[in-house]
Amino acid sequence: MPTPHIAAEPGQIAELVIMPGDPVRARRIAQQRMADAQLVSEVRGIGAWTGTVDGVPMTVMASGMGVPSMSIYATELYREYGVRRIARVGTCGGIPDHVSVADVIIAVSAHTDSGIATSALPGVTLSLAASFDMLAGAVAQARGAGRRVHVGPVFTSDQFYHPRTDLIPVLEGLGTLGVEMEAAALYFAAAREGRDALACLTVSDHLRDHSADLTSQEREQLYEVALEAAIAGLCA
Ligand SMILES: O=P(O)(O)O[C@H]1O[C@H](CO)[C@@H](O)[C@H]1O
Ligand SMILES: O=c1cc[nH]c(=O)[nH]1
Repeated sequence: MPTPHIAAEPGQIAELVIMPGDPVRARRIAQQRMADAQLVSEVRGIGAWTGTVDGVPMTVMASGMGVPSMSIYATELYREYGVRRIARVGTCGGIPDHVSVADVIIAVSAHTDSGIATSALPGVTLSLAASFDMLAGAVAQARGAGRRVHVGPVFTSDQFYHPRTDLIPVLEGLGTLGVEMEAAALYFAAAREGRDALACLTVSDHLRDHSADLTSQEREQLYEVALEAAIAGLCA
């Protein structure tokens, strides 16, 4: 049955979902990487297209920005549409020097300042982690194709313009590779619903040196390495 946020009928969403944050990126992926893509929902301007990728049925749909938006879409997809796996194809800010703009980070886990890590079980901070099979499939595809990918934790921030600039050096010291705004919400929804999730992120800017940051148009278009890793993770 359609939800408050997704108008697709039952059966119109595939079990495997590619999920960028940006609705423009979602449309481009549907147009360029899917065969027979059909628009199945457009509530709030969030298009969802279902078709096939290399013969495998998939849906591509944006999450919007931030934990609340990702939480709504991921929960409804897993719970109401029987989605089995969601792969986020996002962008992030790079943190350590060895991560460069246009590199890809495959997020093993997501630290977060969002309440989702602590509110489900008071007194316990949850580990929000990718699904192993998806992670292994994505990393194997990317490395097998000779792609430069980093594999490790990211920070899912509730704020793009974070006032706590002291957080980043501490997170870097803990091995955190990038900052973005949805992976932890996706990993939490997958854990709660007993399904699978992964985030593959293109580095769109570097927190220490903004001289090579991508433009907004480049952020819409530079996703091929992350997308192919995500597709391999969905199919693993
Ligand atoms: O490019 P997307 O996938 O939206 O990801 C990143 O970009 C947005 C902020 O500019 C946040 O959603 C952040 O997670
Ligand atoms: O959330 C994000 C996304 C890209 N770059 C950042 O610095 N933060």
